[in-house]
Amino acid sequence: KAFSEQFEVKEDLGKGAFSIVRKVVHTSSGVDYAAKIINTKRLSARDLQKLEREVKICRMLQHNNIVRLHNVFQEGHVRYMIFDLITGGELFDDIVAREFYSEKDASSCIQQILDSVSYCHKMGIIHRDIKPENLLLSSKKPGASVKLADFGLAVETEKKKHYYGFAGTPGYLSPEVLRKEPYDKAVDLWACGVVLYILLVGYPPFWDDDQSKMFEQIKQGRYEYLSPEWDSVTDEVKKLIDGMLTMDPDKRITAEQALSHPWIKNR
Ligand SMILES: CCCCCCCNC(=O)OC[C@@H]1O[C@H](OC)[C@H](O)[C@@H](O)[C@H]1O
Repeated sequence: KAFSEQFEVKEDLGKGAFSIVRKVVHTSSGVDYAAKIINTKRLSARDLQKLEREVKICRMLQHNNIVRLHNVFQEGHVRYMIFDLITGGELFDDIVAREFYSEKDASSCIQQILDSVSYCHKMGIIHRDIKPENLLLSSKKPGASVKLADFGLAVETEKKKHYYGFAGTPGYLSPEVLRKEPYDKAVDLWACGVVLYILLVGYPPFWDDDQSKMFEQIKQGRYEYLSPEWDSVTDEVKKLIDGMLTMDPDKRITAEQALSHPWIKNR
């Protein structure tokens, strides 16, 4: 049966570049979902290819900390991707609301993110856009489960390192991507390092109003633990962040290694 025969479209949840995310209800079961709705009429052949890639990758991934794709419908030029409905909003807004997380809550949060990243990497998928805006919370309670969303920039890894293009979000880009070198799944661990830093103090490790200056900071791996806010943060988590914000991708900590780090394991 077609989408319109099975679902009712409700309010907007969020807007993407070429898409809108709206709440939909499955009429017969009464279950709510989030539908990513795209009008494919105006998409270029390249963007259509990217959309097929996103659907293919989402279909490969079944994990508690990854937003689940349940179904895809096409009606004329309109494509409906039916995902889990996640009602806790974005991690980004929760950090703003709380200013920053305790080490206990930050550890639980980053552990779930690393679980999802480790699973993606085992499945041969690089997310390429890990950031608080793409991490959704199952509820508003501290310790709510975190779900990685939006695989619109995700790619399947090749056997060897490859330059998949300049993609991601400026403040989360790794040095190797900025240098336009071949890269691999380690770019996701760099982004996790940026996220962990933000969780602990509420501001990013690399920032400048002038984007090219910010890119310079990233390429030099120049960040610091400023006083007084970082004085009360344990050396243990600073070592974990340093492992993630390691310039050389071959020396950078992997998701598996990070999950065994004492600051994560002994929480
Ligand atoms: C955007 C591609 C994946 C869509 C996943 C839908 C997940 N379920 C889902 O319920 O997404 C909710 C909204 O969806 C957007 O984030 C993806 C809003 O920005 C967020 O504020 C969020 O409220």
